[in-house]
Amino acid sequence: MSKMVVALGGNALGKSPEEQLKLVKNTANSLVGLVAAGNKVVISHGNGPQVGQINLGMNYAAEHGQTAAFPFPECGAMSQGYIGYHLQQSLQNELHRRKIDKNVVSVITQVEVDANDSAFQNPTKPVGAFYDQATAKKFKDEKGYTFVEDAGRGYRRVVASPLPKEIVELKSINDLIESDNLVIAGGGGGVPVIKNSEGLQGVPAVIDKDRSSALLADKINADTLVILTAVDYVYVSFGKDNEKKLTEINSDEARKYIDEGQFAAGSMLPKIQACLNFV
Ligand SMILES: Nc1ncnc2c1ncn2[C@@H]1O[C@H](COP(=O)(O)OP(=O)(O)O)[C@@H](O)[C@H]1O
Ligand SMILES: NC(=O)OP(=O)(O)O
Repeated sequence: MSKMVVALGGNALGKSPEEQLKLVKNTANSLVGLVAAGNKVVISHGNGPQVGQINLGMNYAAEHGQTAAFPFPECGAMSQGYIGYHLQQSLQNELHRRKIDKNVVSVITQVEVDANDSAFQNPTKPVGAFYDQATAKKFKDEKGYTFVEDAGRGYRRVVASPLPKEIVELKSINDLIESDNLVIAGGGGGVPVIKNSEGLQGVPAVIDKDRSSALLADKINADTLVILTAVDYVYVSFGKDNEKKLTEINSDEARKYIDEGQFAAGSMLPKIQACLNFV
C-alpha cells in the first residue's frame, strides 16, 4: 500500500462545467482504482484556466455594475469549490458503483506565502484562456493585464505566483486522511494567504499547484507524488521533429534537462521542479 498525492492539471479539466464533469468522471474511475488497490490517495488539482475564467466573469459583472469586484483569493476559493464539487460527486458515484464504503471530502485550503516574495513583482503564472497575439494585446491595452506565450499554445494572462510555505489546514487534512476519508486538498495550489498582525489575509496571486502538491506530499509523508496533465509524456525537444518521450529519469538527468531549457516555464518546468523537490 502506498500513500500518494495525485495532482490533476487545471488544463486537463476542460474549458466548461460540462467538459470538466465529463473529464472528471473518467479520472474518478482511475482514482477509485487506486483506492480499490489499497492505496491511501489524496487528490490535489490545478485551477489556472478556471480561476482566470471566474475572475474574468466577475470583473465583467463588476464593470457592468452587477456585482462587487471579486479579487483573486476569493476567485481561488471559488475554484476550489467548483472543481472540488465535481470531483466529490464523481468520486462518490464511482465508489458507490464499486460498493466501496468511503467518504469524499474537499478541504478549502489556505497556503501561507511570504509577503516579500519577489514573485509579487514578477507575474509568471498563466491563468484563464489561450488567446491569439492580437487579442492578448487588446486585453493588455484595455485592462493592463500581463500576457506571455504559453508552451506554443497561445498567449495567456499571467499573475503573481509566490512559493508555498505552509499549509494552514494541514492538521485537518491529516486527521481526515487518518480517519480513512478520500481527501481533496490544496486545490489551485491553495488560496494564498500571508500572516500579519491581524492573522491570516488573502493576497492576489495563484500558487503553482505542482509546488503545493509537492509540499503537501512531503508534509503528509506520502510515498508517491503523481502529477497528471494533458500530455501523455514529458518530452525532450518538445514539439520539434526530433522530440523524444521520457519514460524514466533520475534526478541528475532531470537537472541536466532543466539546465538545457527542455521544460517550458509556467507549464512543464514547475512540474519537474516539484518532482525533484519531493524526491
Ligand atoms: N518538455 C515538455 N514535455 C511535455 N509537455 C511540455 C513540455 N514543455 C511544455 N509542455 C507543455 O506543458 C503542458 C502541461 O502544463 P500545464 O498545461 O501548465 O499543466 P496543467 O495540466 O497543470 O494545467 C503540456 O500540455 C505541454 O503543452
Ligand atoms: N494553480 C495551478 O497551478 O493551476 P494549473 O495546474 O491549472 O496551472
